[in-house]
Amino acid sequence: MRIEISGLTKTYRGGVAALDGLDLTVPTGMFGLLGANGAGKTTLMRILAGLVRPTSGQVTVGGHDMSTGAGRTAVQRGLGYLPQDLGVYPDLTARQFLDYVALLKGVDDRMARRRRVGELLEVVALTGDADRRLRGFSGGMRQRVGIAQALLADPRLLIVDEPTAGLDPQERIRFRTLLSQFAGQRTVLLSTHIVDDIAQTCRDVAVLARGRLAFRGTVDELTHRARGQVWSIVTDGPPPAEGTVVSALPHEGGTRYRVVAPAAPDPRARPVEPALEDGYLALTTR
Ligand SMILES: Nc1ncnc2c1ncn2[C@@H]1O[C@H](COP(=O)(O)OP(=O)(O)OP(=O)(O)O)[C@@H](O)[C@H]1O
Repeated sequence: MRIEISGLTKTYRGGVAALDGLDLTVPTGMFGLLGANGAGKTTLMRILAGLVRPTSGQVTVGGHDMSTGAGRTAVQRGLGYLPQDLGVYPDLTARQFLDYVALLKGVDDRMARRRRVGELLEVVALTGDADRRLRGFSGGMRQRVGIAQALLADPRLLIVDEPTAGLDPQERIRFRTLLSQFAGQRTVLLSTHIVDDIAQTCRDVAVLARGRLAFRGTVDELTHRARGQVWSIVTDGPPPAEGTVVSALPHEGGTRYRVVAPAAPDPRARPVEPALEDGYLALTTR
């Protein structure tokens, strides 16, 4: 399901321009969305989900025009959305919660609901915990319930907003693998601050900055933005004054700094191969 966005602007009451003339095309498959706090990612996702109306500009999702009621309804029928702050009912079990969401989504037939909920619990590996109350679930288990509710209607477009924040490494890997497996011929729009989640799952990525498109291309192309700009320096003195320090590891004789800077920040600096995070920093901290 292809998404076409042109000249998209959203100005909130009070004058904040969350999106400012955004042009972007999102193809089928996994697509990563990066950007600093306040860059406009959540606003974009809420517009695509039909929850927020733009101030101006055009959006079509799978050929449906989001400015019309009929278009929004058609998109919402094939949409799964996992927002940043999905509220769950702590006194319900996972199975009861999913059954309730399925009912809200119009799955009236009780047997059909039971079957679908059972399948989804299996997909997110929660069958063994299905009849426990959600209040006792870990953050990762809750996120898996969240993805299960987003997948209920077998969506052609899945929008997930910062899904892995607060998850332990194993849960994070399990979660992002689940998204990749699901993607196939569908579109999965993944917004996150965890650059590695995008490096591990997406071919295509966009970076938003102050409501505009700062980058659109492949993960490799964004990584290459930092080519010749990533340096390693071992020193027992302070970190280099120039550039952005990406990491500081204890090392024999001092600390090993990894720095993104347009030129060698120190005569002892050695160039190293960039990673996606370096490319993102090179792009956004110019
Ligand atoms: N309902 C609202 N009313 C007024 N301003 C808003 C509203 N929602 C968002 N904003 C503002 O719009 C801008 C973009 O916010 P948005 O939540 O879309 O960014 P984001 O990239 O998702 O940020 P984060 O990474 O922190 O979630 C911010 O300046 C934010 O304060």
